[in-house]
Amino acid sequence: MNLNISKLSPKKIKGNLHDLSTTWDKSTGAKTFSSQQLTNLLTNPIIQGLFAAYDEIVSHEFDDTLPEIPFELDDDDIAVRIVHLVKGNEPLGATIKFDHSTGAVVIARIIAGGAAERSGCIEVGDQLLEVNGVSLLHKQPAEVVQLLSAPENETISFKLIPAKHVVENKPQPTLHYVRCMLDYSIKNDPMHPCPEAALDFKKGDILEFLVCDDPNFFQAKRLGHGSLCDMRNDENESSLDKDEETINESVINRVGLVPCVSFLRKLATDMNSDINMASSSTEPYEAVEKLDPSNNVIRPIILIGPPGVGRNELKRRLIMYHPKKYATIVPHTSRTRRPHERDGIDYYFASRNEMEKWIREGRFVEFGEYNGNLYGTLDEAISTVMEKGKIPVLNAHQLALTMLRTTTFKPIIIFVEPPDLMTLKETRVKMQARLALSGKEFTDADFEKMIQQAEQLQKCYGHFFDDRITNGNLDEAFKQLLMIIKKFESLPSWVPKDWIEKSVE
Ligand SMILES: Nc1ncnc2c1ncn2[C@@H]1O[C@H](COP(=O)(O)OP(=O)(O)OP(=O)(O)O)[C@@H](O)[C@H]1O
Repeated sequence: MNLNISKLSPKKIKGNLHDLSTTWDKSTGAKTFSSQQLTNLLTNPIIQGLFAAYDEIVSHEFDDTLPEIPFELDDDDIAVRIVHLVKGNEPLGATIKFDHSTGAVVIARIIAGGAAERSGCIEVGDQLLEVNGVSLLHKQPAEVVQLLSAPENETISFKLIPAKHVVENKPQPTLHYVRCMLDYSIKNDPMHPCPEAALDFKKGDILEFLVCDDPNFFQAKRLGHGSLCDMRNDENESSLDKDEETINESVINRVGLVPCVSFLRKLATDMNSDINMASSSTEPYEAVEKLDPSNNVIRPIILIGPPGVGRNELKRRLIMYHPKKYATIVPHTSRTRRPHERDGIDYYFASRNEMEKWIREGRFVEFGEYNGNLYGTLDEAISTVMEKGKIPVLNAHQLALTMLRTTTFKPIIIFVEPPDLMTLKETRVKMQARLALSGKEFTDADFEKMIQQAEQLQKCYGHFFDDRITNGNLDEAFKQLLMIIKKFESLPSWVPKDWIEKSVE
């Protein structure tokens, strides 16, 4: 029975409640109110007001009111479907293509999670005949796009011929999550079929591939930037994302179309420098998975940066901060041992012949010659530290990254970059007396070169950087380093997929 109780007199309510109260099962021990208490409660002006509001609201119809179907259906229009879509302010979430031989406008793609997909009424291959009562016959592509994207189109009506062949068993993406190894912007891509639906990305971004049933363009969602993205709460926000001003946060989690591998390669070749492949051997997408820190994998920390930026200083501080946890790598040298030097502590001393053989065997992650003597870091020297349960800290040359970024080492690569020129000068000038003593006094030209080299490193190796530190104030930079390491120790991080597979075997 529905009663409009706001219109009942207290006496009538009491009468109704009295009937109700007699049906209550008092044997359950449930707390009951007396009729008098309930009457007092329900005749309270505030409760009365609430009931009045409720009665007012339920007396209205709030269903979406879509416009009447404006089309006259012909008898032979049996296969035609009329679709009304309430899309609000969001885009339609579908792309169209033109069949130039027939002039047909066909739904080319449905964007995952968009208004069109959620409606369940539009499918890939549907042929559009009319939009909002306007026939698409002889319409130019630009005119159709305008009709579809008109801002006032909060609801949109289609007359369409449904696709005859619904594609079954769509191929699943072989790469589910990827790290982007290059920068991609729709501005530099003249071949994109639907620029409005394109998704720009930067090297180091993590994408989730959602739909890969098109040979040339995948639907992808951008999860964020850097190896810790999508894993953190606000407190744990990565320094990489904070500093990445060029990234528009609004595109995070937006689904868009990105070129497939072969298309990107072609684009890189055609456009030469605009779409910059890091090197011809680099794949544009690297398959990644989450590495759980609870696996307690020892991951060497590699500091990359332009010479003089402060990698040695940060490494020294880190090892001093926790010498039982972190260790440097003892290098090999062919020079003769000096009296105070201890083999295996200051250097591993080896003959030139031996070292040349190891170089040929590719066992050095980096090596060089100075004053006629060979110096180098043997991969085994890193493994030796890891076997002792310590975390190796290296300030390696960027060229060593290909040898180091392997499933054997699973390193955390941190880019140490200089601050802006003014801060760089200010911070180093304060230390100039000490720098003069160590023979590392900087000139203005050195500062400018350091910034240029950092930009170059970012351009060529940015896709390998898991996180970054700006070394302006040294104490602050060291705090950043500790914070980054803590995050990698406590949160899952994106690593190349084969690192996970091999570690499970
Ligand atoms: N933030 C800083 N403020 C002031 N001085 C700094 C800062 N960071 C490093 N330095 C000083 O700059 C000098 C060069 O630093 P460091 O040797 O660590 O650089 P590097 O990146 O290891 O380069 P290289 O490989 O050429 O030695 C050192 O004397 C160091 O103490």
